[in-house]
Amino acid sequence: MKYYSTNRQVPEVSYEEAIFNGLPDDNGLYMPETIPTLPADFFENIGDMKLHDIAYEVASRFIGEEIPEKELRRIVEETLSFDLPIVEVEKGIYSLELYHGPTCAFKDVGARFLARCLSYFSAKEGKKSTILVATSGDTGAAVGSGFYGVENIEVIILYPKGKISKIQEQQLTTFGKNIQACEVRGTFDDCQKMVKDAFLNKELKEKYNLTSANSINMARLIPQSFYYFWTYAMLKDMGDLVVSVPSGNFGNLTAGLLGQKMGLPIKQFIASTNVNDIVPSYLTSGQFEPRPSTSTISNAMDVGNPSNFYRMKEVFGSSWEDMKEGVKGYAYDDKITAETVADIYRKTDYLMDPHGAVGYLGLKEYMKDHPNSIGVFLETAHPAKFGDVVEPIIKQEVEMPERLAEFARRTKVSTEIDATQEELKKVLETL
Ligand SMILES: N[C@@H](CCOP(=O)(O)O)C(=O)O
Repeated sequence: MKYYSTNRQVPEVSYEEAIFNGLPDDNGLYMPETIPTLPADFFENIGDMKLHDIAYEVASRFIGEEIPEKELRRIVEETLSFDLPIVEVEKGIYSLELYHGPTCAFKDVGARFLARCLSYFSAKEGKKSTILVATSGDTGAAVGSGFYGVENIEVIILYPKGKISKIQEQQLTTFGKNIQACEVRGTFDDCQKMVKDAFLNKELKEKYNLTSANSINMARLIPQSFYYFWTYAMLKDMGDLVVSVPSGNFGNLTAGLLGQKMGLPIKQFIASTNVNDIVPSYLTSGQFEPRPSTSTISNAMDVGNPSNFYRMKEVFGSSWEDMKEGVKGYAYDDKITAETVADIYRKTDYLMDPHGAVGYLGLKEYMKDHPNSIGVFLETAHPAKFGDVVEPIIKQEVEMPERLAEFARRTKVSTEIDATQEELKKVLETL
């Protein structure tokens, strides 16, 4: 499989090159030259398959011979070393809980897969790399955890000062060893721009062998499609599936769309956002208008310039009409999000985090006109990651899993910097 840049100004590359480059030199995003399809009998038998076998079949279509079968099976098994439960919240409405990994967010799946693919190639070639990653809350911890102690790899996490939850900050600032955190005076979009600008600076990129662990990296994106196949395997006999994806940088939704292009029978995708509604607005108006992000209680989705929009465009052949058919978009403010967390908890005893609640709202809105569908929303993070927001809403303490509580007991270490390349260079010089 070769990967091309969405800006089409640079040659196609292999999977290995795509994941080490992170971002193509023409500032596009890598996409597979063709989206592979899976045979009909795969979907007929999927209900009897194990999660690891489903994931291997999907991954191998994107990676081909570059990672031998035995190694790729190991990578998939180590990546998915936790459950992905699907819980019925109300009749016909399911929560796909993606927070049972080490850092309690869906990002664990992508970050663990990426870390293992990079280590596989690094070990083979003795390559040293520096990962730059921007986070609005969840990616940072997952990447820190995925790469902690990995030989030949240094990680620098950039996060917006004062704009992530207390426990998220504890997670990503307390790893130590090869993981460094920088608290940026700015927004997530500033952090993301700093990372992208560093990749486009040839001198810096070569000096430090920079790569990315955000969903701009194909190896973050591919594994995020595994759980859509898993959902279909679990619910395929129930009816037409519609899936609502709480969205910020749109990597998760793009991974679902790739799965659908591979043949996965998901009837409808829904992009649910908070007030940072750049993509839902595009779906209504046809105008893509990034703008500075606004802080919300679903902070991991506080993204004003969603990276994966250009991949979504590729999936739909740049047709706005096709994208607005293929993706329905809805946006919600904090008030309705908080009310929904409280309401659903009261009625069903099911506690959603604010991101899951945004996904639930989008799903319910779509299902008003499609009542016979089977609805799934992604629960992207454990509610305890947002205890400071959720506890006042439900007027109750949220039980914290021990793996989160452990982070809370550690001492924060971070370097505060301005949102400039100069400041980032100074941090790189300390490596
Ligand atoms: N929501 C993210 C923002 C970065 O998104 P990514 O999927 O591109 O890594 C976060 O929690 O950091």
